[in-house]
Amino acid sequence: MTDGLVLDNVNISLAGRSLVEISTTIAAGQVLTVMGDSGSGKSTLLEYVAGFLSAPFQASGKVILNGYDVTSDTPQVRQLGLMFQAPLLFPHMSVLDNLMFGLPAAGLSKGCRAEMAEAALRDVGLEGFGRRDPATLSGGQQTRVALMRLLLAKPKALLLDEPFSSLDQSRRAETRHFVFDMAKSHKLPVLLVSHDPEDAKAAEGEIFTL
Ligand SMILES: Nc1ncnc2c1ncn2[C@@H]1O[C@H](COP(=O)(O)OP(=O)(O)OP(=O)(O)O)[C@@H](O)[C@H]1O
Repeated sequence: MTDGLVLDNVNISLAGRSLVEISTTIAAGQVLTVMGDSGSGKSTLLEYVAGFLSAPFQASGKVILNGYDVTSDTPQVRQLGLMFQAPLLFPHMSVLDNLMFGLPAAGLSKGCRAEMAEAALRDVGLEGFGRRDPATLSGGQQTRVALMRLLLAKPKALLLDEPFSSLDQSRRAETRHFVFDMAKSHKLPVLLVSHDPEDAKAAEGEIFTL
């Protein structure tokens, strides 16, 4: 069984016109950066991989995750971690409650979930921020919490759609390294959509241009 995310002959079309054609393998801990003009189909590709692409798009090709063909599986079964542009966190919940939301409810007491969320906050360098309203965190801090919430849910791969676009240049560099390091240490394949060549460079992986 091969770890990683394989897109096997994925072909997505719109109104009879081919929009996306891709065959690739993203190994565990590696990042594939998908670039391309506005409207070229980057987000559409992520939706297909996540399992919720619907009409008017037509799609064929397989999505294989850690050796299993998940093409016919629902998004819930695929267990992928999705992160989109800001806002990333639920605004009506504290930072800690946002993190606890990522943890499975079954088999874990509330106290245990709170402890795990506190530990996760320490891991992202935000100890003591648990009671804060997410809006009081900087963009980079919000991204770190959002990533940690994804990781607590134990995803099998990460699908990131312009996750750094709301950050200024200095925060962006630091946050992208944080995200890529986390993906590596959790051995997760990452499909990253970005307009920024610096993101692709920092990802140190392959680039696919639509
Ligand atoms: N529900 C829909 N019905 C019809 N066309 C759609 C629909 N959603 C998206 N499209 C079209 O599909 C194409 C691909 O859109 P997509 O959002 O994947 O592009 P993108 O590369 O992510 O663009 P951007 O960089 O601007 O976010 C675009 O031409 C868009 O107008």
